[in-house]
Amino acid sequence: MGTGQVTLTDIGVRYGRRTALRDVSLRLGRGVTGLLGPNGAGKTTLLRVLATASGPDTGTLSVLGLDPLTPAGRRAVRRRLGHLPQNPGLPAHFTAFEFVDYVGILKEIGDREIRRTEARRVLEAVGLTADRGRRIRKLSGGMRQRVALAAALVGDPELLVLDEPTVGLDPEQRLRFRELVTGLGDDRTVLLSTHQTEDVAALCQNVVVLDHGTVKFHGTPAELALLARGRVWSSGKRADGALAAWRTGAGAFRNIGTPPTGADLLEPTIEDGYLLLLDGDREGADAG
Ligand SMILES: Nc1ncnc2c1ncn2[C@@H]1O[C@H](COP(=O)(O)OP(=O)(O)OP(=O)(O)O)[C@@H](O)[C@H]1O
Repeated sequence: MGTGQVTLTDIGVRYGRRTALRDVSLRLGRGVTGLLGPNGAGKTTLLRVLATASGPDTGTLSVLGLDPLTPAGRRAVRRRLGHLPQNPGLPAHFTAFEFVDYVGILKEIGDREIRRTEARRVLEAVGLTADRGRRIRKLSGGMRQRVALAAALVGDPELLVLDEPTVGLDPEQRLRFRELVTGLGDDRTVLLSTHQTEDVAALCQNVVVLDHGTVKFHGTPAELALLARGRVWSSGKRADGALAAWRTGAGAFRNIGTPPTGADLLEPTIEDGYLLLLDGDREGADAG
């Protein structure tokens, strides 16, 4: 098994009678993988299982060659893992620096100077050097998100599990985040969930689409876009029968679905492939 590898086999998670994940099997290696899916698809649940924040009801997993379902394996995974949860719940009265330094203590960086140097490094990486002495309660939502991201980076973990890391970031910070993650992905395993297909196009070598707790797609972003080849076209007005259509800035309509003969076909994007993947399923479900 290659380093940085994460393998999930037939993972199932239920909340009472609700099934959040059903027989999810995935194998991830080094690099950046994007996790897409509609609200309620199971993305956070999957990330929490990988980050050892909750255990699955069924199935097995191997994270960096360890079994997080055993207490010893779980502890070992946590030493090598960075997790940005969906709602980090940061302590409002800490400064950004104090909080990240505290995370260093939790990550067992015993030497005070090494820990402080690490805190400065991760705060610099997320562009918070100038604000490191401000209390978290006085920071903007995007800045708090960056504090939580800095906390996930403490100790330079081999595996990063990031739940919607770009939520609340302004355009400049989103670009900075892409630079940061691009550098990380070279020799680490990064799994990030997002609703932004542009982030996947810009950052990810692989993409997984979850829907209703199951894996609908696992491949490269280019392969996801190719699912919509021949099914995206331009027209002067909204095409009858298009699954989705919108007027672009240039004034023409971009239609997705089954094009009429002789349609002016457009190059598909990841978003087109994603929409067709999920809409195709719903059409099938409606028919069935
Ligand atoms: N603590 C919980 N108790 C009961 N049901 C839950 C709980 N957490 C999640 N669920 C349900 O499990 C399913 C998957 O939720 P999850 O949060 O993993 O989805 P998600 O893909 O991350 O959604 P979003 O994009 O909205 O963040 C949903 O149907 C949700 O309602």
